[in-house]
Amino acid sequence: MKENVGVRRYQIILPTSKPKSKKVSELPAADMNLKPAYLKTKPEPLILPDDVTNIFNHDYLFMSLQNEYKWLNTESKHFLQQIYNSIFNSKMTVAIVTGGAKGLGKAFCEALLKRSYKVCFCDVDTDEGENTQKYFAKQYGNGNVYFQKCDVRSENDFTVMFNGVLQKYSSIDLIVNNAGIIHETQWRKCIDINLNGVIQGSMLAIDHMKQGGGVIVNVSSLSGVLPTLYAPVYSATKAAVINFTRSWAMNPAVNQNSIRMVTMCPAFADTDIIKDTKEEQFQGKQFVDPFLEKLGIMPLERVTEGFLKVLDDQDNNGKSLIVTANVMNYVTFPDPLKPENK
Ligand SMILES: NC(=O)c1ccc[n+]([C@@H]2O[C@H](COP(=O)([O-])OP(=O)(O)OC[C@H]3O[C@@H](n4cnc5c(N)ncnc54)[C@H](O)[C@@H]3O)[C@@H](O)[C@H]2O)c1
Ligand SMILES: CCCCC/C=C\C=C\[C@H](O)C/C=C\C/C=C\CCCC(=O)O
Repeated sequence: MKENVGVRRYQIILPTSKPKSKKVSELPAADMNLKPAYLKTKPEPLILPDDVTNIFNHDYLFMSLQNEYKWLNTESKHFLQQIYNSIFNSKMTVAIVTGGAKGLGKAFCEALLKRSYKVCFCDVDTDEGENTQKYFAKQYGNGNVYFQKCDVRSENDFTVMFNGVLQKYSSIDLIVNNAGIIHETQWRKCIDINLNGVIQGSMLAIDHMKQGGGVIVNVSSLSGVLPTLYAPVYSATKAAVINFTRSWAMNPAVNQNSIRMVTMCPAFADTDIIKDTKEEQFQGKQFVDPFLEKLGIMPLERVTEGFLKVLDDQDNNGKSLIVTANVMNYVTFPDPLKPENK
């Protein structure tokens, strides 16, 4: 999004006192339930930043707006948000995506850039990272995105990256812990990247977000929910990511500080992990094929759809979103200690 050249936002004068209002109770009751026929989505609560709410701090106007807003579809809400951002240029939204040079990470970066986020993406693969940076810079502007070499196994790399982002963009509002591999023979490496990398990224993010909130998206897999006979270690790392996320989500450091932590659990998606994974990296090709056949291979757009859902749903702290070609739902885990589950 273009800078508001010539507009000095601190000069915008907002109303300080509430205008004389018409009482809401004077509205005809039927008006309050009007549903414009052209809008089809389910109502969602109106969540606008405080300063927007203050601008519309006139009962009648606010209630009418609220009534209309809840029927807007997601894209219209984003559009409204973008208009708001461009007028008030209030605060840039800053994201880190790990393993963003290609595959799902790259698709997530692109979705964020389309929503005017500032994005830092990291990877161990510098060639791929630099190529992707060139593409992003051309499409979305050099100042809006940069590549940082970072191996998610390295605490030092991670810290350097966080400090760099804070120096450049002043905040971190979202981290997508996406980097991952499948490797059943080099299984320590698999655990180190898929689990320790997610833990490292999440904990640095929580520490930073405690001051102002934020969102942490941890990329697990359907393999984290279902046993996966051809990849027990991979499956274990992905299951661990789910419970790591669920556990932190219950902690007041997260849920009382406006932080949301969510896991994504996609089935097979069309990336190099499917194309390049060699047979020695998993336990038996004959076991993979039936699952590939059963689930198919999703286009990246389907997983991006899930990613945007995770960002937009406000009440998903601790939840895990399953994404397959046919299913896009949060999974619920039964509590075995509840009498009805015994
Ligand atoms: N594609 C699928 O079928 C699928 C399904 C479910 C979950 N996932 C998960 O999605 C995530 C992304 O996978 P993908 O399919 O895009 O794979 P991919 O191989 O296309 O991309 C993974 C990226 O992570 C980077 N990476 C690997 N090790 C790293 C490290 N130590 N530090 C930083 N970056 C590193 C790679 O260089 C690569 O750019 C993974 O966590 C994967 O387990 C993938
Ligand atoms: C051709 C080789 C591919 C090897 C697989 C590589 C990576 C896959 C990563 C995904 O995270 C796996 C995603 C989904 C599979 C999940 C569960 C399988 C069990 C499904 C079932 O029981 O129905």
